[in-house]
Amino acid sequence: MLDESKFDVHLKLWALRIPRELCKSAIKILNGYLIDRPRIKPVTEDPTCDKNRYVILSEKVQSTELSEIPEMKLEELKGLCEIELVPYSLTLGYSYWGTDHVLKQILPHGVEVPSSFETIGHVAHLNIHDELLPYKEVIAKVIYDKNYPRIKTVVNKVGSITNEFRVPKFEVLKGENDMETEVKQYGATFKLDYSLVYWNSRLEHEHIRLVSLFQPGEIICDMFAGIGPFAIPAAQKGCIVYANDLNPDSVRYLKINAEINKVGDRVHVHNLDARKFISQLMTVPDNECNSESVASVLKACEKVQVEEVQGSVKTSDESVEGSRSADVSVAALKRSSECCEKDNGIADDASICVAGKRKGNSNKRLKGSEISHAKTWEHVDHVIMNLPASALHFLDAFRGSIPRKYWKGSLPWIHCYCFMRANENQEFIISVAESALNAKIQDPIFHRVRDVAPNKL
Ligand SMILES: C[S@@+](CC[C@H](N)C(=O)[O-])C[C@H]1O[C@@H](n2cnc3c(N)ncnc32)[C@H](O)[C@@H]1O
Repeated sequence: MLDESKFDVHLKLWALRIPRELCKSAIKILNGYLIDRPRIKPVTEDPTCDKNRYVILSEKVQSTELSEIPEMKLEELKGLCEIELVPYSLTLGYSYWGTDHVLKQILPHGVEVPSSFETIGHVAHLNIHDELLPYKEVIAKVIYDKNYPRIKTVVNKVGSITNEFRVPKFEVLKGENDMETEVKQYGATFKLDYSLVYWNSRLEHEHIRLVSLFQPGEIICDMFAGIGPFAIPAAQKGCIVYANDLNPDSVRYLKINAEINKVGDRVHVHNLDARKFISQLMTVPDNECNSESVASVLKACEKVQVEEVQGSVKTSDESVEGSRSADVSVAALKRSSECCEKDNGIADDASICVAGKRKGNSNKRLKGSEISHAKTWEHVDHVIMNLPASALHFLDAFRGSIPRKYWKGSLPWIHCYCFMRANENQEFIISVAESALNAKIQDPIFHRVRDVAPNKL
């Protein structure tokens, strides 16, 4: 239990009783000698008469002669009205003090006060260090009291993240046991249940940065989309987005968020393992294959299905929506591609390449508002892979996946997030990526996102 009265500080002050209409002038004269505390106004009601106000003097004014105030100011004040001094007591209680002040008094001397926290809608997320765990309830109460109603739930992360959905375990320390909330980022609204899905508010800048590289009408493929912080703004920009996540709860919120943000027609949601997702998007649908009479094309399709998909193409679920439907309406216009133009078949492992610096992109794309589906086996502009712990290894999803016979334009940019430890360098990262791809990466570009730990980027 927190004894709130322990934080009371009683101040014995002096105030001047001043006619209401003269208060402004009096304050000007007494500038520098008035109470100066955050959130405390120097003018207050006179409890005995509503024609007057109390002008509260600073704590440094202690004598009844007001000798701390320069003579000149007192003379000026006397010219304004009669000086009438009254004792004034002020109690600064628990509700007055800020989180830092209160916690410093409760916690052992010298420990770092956990007064800052991550905010996810109405949820405050704390990471309380081991030595402060005995104080976790009282810390949560203070944070709750000081931030209510903006904060309605205070949670602490328990243990480290081990599950593949990257969702931490939380204990609710104070407030409602309800972690479904709403977050706004760059004009988009995201609904999510913080206990069920991945969310990191600190990635906002990176989400904006990446989406700023996309052009309206481009085809974006988000392999680890979460609840849509890349997918939704990309669609808002006019891109056609294929967004996938393995976590069914993320997918549920992704769909809700696409609707809330009015881009439901441009975000095609999938709930698959990321490798299957890529293989589905790259698989040429039967009706496309049949329209070609050349036997080699049929052979090529078979090869994709057998070698790359290993049965997943036949899985019928929501994920096929759009990407392989018969009414696909728009194909990307043909662009030059060093890798694809040489060969008419399916890219093999050794010859696949990842787009590095894009060399000219002069093709005109249709505006996003005009289209909502794309033939992803013919063209994708950008792939996003934000699963830093293992995205590099997931690059093997691209081995031999591009159907060269059908592909139009340059290969996709793959934006692959990863961690880099102090003993690693960019060459090492590239070597891991290249061995997953079994291919050379041309002109890779590195972008540093943030430090996640002292020795880890
Ligand atoms: C680090 S989060 C990124 C989410 C989102 N892109 C963002 O920036 O907030 C990684 C996401 O990958 C999903 N995930 C993990 N393994 C996966 C897999 N094998 N296939 C597809 N999604 C996976 C998780 O459920 C999680 O939502």
